[in-house]
Amino acid sequence: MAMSPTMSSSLCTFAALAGAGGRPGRQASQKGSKKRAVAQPLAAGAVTEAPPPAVIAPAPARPVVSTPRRREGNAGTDQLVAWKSVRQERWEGVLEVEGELPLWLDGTYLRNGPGLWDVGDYGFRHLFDGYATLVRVSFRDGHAVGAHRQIESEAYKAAQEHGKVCYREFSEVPKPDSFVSFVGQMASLFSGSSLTDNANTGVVRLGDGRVVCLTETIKGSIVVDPDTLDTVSKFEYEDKLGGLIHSAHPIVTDTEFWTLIPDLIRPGYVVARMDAGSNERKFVGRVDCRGGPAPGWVHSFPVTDNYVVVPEMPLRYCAGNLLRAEPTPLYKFQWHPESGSYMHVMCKASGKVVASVEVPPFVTFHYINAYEEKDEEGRVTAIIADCCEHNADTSILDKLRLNNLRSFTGEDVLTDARVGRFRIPLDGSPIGELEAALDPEEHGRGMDMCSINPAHLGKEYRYAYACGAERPCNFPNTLTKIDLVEKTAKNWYEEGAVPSEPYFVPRPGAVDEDDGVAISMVSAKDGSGYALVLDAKTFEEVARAKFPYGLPYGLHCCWVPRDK
Ligand SMILES: CC(=O)/C=C/C=C(C)/C=C/C1=C(C)CCCC1(C)C
Ligand SMILES: CC(/C=C/C=O)=C\C=C\C=O
Ligand SMILES: [Fe+2]
Repeated sequence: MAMSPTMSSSLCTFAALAGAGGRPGRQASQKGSKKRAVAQPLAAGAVTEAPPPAVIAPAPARPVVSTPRRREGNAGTDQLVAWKSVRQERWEGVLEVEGELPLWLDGTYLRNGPGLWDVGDYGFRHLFDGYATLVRVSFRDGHAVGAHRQIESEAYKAAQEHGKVCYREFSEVPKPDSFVSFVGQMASLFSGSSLTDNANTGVVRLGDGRVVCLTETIKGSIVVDPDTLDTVSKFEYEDKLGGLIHSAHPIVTDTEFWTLIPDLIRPGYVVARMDAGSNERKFVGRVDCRGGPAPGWVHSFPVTDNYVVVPEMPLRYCAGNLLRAEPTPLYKFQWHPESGSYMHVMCKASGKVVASVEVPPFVTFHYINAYEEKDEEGRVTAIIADCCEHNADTSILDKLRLNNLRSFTGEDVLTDARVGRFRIPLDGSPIGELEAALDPEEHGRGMDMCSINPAHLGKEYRYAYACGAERPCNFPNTLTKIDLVEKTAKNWYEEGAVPSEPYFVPRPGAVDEDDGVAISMVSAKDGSGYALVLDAKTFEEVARAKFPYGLPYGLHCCWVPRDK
């Protein structure tokens, strides 16, 4: 049978996106893009030393966020600052503090996220498309210094230089200006060189102190300086594992880094581990998919002390959709409820799959935590894995289109979500359970962007911090502290505000699981922005550190303690 262009290019894409587990990686970097002049770096460390520094960059006279010009729908000036692009490439200065910052809070809170959704006159469609904006708040002696800066990925620099999208983003693809460039693009898709390195999703502090920004493309792993927010270098994985995409959320501790690399040719996942201080991922084991034409999307995954949980969600990668110029309703993915939903458990030490169970259909971006359930003799009977679960409804992806986020009419359009708790038996039973861990009404049926006390990673835990909902709303608009033992939630809400992931920072020497603070960056209704510090025990506000301008929404965070 003659192969149609679509078929052959689909196969190419499969080939390019697979390669996990053997072949050397092909992480070609874009050649030939002229370097754009960017602002000079600020003095390293200057803003984090005591006494609190003077303002290094004056607060801009005009707002540093701006309303996009050409947009679908009603993107008017009344739209929330959360969904407006940050226009000034960088800013840094002392923040006005309202309330009392704890004196023990000594270090830097860093948040990453897609803060720039415009290139020239063109406005992006989806929240996940935006170019990465880092926000920093450094705390010391009750004072706070803030800063933001664009990450200088190849994708960002090329867009600035050429005034157009030059790499394949979450939903945007470069528009070919001729048939020849179309053919060239197909070839670059094969090599992976056209995929974005726009590291706009997470930021992690590795055990050796390096700070790395991440997205779902492997080449989009970028080392940054947490003081200056300088883009330092690409994080190059020096191994032969290959693959072009990975989970955006590795599990990172002081000693190691765990990641999942989906394999689209032979549907499955490679589990890999990297020691702190190393750039070499080591193959631990492989999980073969049980259903569907391709692996399920793995934005994140959980671990316990001894096991890695590999989820196989029916929202699966789709090679055909990867090739399309225009986004499909589910972007690069496809919903395959008929393929089944599975949870696999791999032993960290042996790489062996010790359980593989079918579970009810689910949709999740973020796992919260997992732990081992034990019987009276201390034998592990099951794995409990919690996630922010969107009631198996894929329409959450569409809700995150900028046009939807910018056009809140007062109608309650945010789809319901819950803390989904999986129970994965280890006794060979073929079926696992999935239930809500608490009544979703406790957190307004909104649930995403979670953190926990890192001392409880992979262990039994009681508290999770997340974004919930005060309805009506079109996006999670509260901060919520979930008590998984009492099955209750405490909520923080300010009318019209869009808070981002509440990041838990433990108090040094703390014993109680919730002894610390939860820090969130809030884009407020009046167009301002501030870092909100909540006492994690009471979930009451202790202080806010105000930026002199509004901040766009952001995704994930990390904490860099001063003495490390
Ligand atoms: C911000 C966020 O949560 C997710 C971002 C996801 C991205 C940027 C995904 C990008 C991808 C490509 C550019 C091509 C390959 C598929 C996929 C991983 C979806
Ligand atoms: C912001 C978000 C979901 C909100 C819905 O309730 C998901 C972000 C995913 C990427 O990190
Ligand atoms: Fe995420």
